[in-house]
Amino acid sequence: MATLQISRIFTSKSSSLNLAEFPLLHVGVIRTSRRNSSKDGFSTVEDEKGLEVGVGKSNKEEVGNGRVHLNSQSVGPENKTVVGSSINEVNGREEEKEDIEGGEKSPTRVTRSIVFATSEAAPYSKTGGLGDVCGSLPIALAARGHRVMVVSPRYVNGGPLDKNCAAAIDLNCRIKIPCFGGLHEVSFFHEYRAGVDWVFVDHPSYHRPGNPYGDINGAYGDNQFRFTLLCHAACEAPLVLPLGGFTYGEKCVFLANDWHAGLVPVLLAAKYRPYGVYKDARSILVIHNLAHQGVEAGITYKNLGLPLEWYGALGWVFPTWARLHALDTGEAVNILKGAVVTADRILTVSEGYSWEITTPEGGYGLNELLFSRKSVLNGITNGIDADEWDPSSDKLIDFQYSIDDLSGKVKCKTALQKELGLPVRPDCPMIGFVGRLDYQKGTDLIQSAMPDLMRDDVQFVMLGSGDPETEKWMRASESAYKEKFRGWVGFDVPISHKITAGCDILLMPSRFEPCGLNQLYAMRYGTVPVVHCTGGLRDTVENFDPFANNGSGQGTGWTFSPLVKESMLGALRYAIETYREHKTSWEGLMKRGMERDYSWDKAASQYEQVFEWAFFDQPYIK
Ligand SMILES: Nc1ncnc2c1ncn2[C@@H]1O[C@H](COP(=O)(O)OP(=O)(O)O[C@H]2O[C@H](CO)[C@@H](O)[C@H](O)[C@H]2O)[C@@H](O)[C@H]1O
Repeated sequence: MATLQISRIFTSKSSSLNLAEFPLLHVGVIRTSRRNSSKDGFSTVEDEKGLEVGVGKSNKEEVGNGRVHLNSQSVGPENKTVVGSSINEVNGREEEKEDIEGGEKSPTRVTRSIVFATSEAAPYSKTGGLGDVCGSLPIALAARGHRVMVVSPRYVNGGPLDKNCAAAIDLNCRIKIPCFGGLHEVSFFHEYRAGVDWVFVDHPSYHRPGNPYGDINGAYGDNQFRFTLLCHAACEAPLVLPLGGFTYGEKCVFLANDWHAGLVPVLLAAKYRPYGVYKDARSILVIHNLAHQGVEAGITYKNLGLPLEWYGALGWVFPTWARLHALDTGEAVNILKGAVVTADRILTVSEGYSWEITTPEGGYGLNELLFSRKSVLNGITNGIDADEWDPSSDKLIDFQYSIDDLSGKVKCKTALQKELGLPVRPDCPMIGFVGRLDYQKGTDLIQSAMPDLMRDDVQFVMLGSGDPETEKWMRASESAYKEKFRGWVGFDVPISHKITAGCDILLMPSRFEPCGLNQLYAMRYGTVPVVHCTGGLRDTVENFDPFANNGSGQGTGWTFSPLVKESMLGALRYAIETYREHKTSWEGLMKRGMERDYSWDKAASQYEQVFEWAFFDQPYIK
């Protein structure tokens, strides 16, 4: 029954939706104001009794006379048809039309409606790289002319990030989501910033102390519920939210990030397209980390708000050795698997990782399925927020510096030594680590190598939180190596900037690394990375060769393999010796790293190519 309630809305897609027809879905409704009545370019909520939400028949691609451009024909709130107002106009930008006729062939750019579904987006929420990516890539895509919405939960946890969400306004649009044996009401908050519609799904289950996924007692037991709500809400948002006076409409491309958003492609395939909705949409699964797949007991399938006959898409049977007891049938639902088998395309955050996940070593059980979808699987290396991470303007570090004047870097180092209570020694090689204390990040290798490393004349600073045993070890190591080691337990962005700027070497012995951002930040700050040769680390760190280029050197750091203590220590020793004995080579390493292009714009243009391929093909599941 619950399924039917949503399906009613899908069948009436031809004109404006009268929300009064769907009382169970929409408790509060919005009366939208037309764009020219809204200063900011987004809707203002006038009361709770207005009845209609304009449904933009937007983003029709018109191809004729060699011109490709977008037109939006929208039915406004007063049922007046607004013709010729392009989506870009809605966002307050000029529509881009590029002539591909005759003469020199100029690139044709098609602007799209893009919907990110994600469990975190900086600066509103961040526990790691996913937050960084979903906070920056949308802005880069919007800057290239696309209409971009990011849908993430509205976390309220009493932490410092809460204030970042304060500017978001309640759209007074409530929908009821049929899942987990009932109808669960969520509402939407919205902020228009940096050209992007930041949409926050509000529900009491997002309001609790801790981070987005858990607290000191571990992961929340209701994460499947919390992220099921997110996915349903993300699918509804383009249909029901008249942002800037116009909904995004059905012709959009969904970027479902990691398992938390993995139900989005499944819902499009199983719940919307059978009713004729989202036939023109495309879904792209973006894998930031395959190790987390959203696996729960098979019996929970019925909670997800999906038709029963779609069980097979998510169904997952653990091998016998992985079962807990003799009666355990190993039956589970795996949300990421569901996304892999229903998404129109799949992306990973580096090219190397897109290959690794098709191998038994890197595939976490999904390698064969991923291999079977190889023709639509690509990797695009992440960019970085070049404004936030710029040593020449970074306010979080004590001294600014640039490739032309590196003098501030050593000052950052001494300031960091002072702050950490380490001996202030500008010429002592300082090694840093920043990251989640997790098996993925290879912190066990750091632990096992520390006694050897501490015999050398170096300093080591480690920032991270996560595994309690590693946190304990960091505290103990501080006492054991008072003059050389500091462990900063916690999640602290200003300190991460100070470490990135102040250290000479950044160590990343990750077991696997889909992309990795810290090595990119490090290189931009002239801090030389020493990394395990895997995934995105292999793609982004070029091994140092002192003899290349007629002896002037080549490369930006050291990559080591295999992942054992000895090879890590070997690479570190090369780095330390180069720092001490070969100052010119070291400066070359720093500068080559600093001058690389890490901008999101490059990655954004590659995303555009993937969108083009996605729309070129028919939907994978019609
Ligand atoms: N204690 C702490 N204090 C302050 N800041 C901290 C911190 N611990 C981590 N961070 C920050 O969190 C981010 C971590 O990014 P990563 O890409 O290294 O890892 P993560 O594994 O979370 O992301 C996953 O997704 C990203 C994005 O796609 C991939 O790059 C990556 O390989 C994949 O594992 C960085 O901005 C880092 O500075």
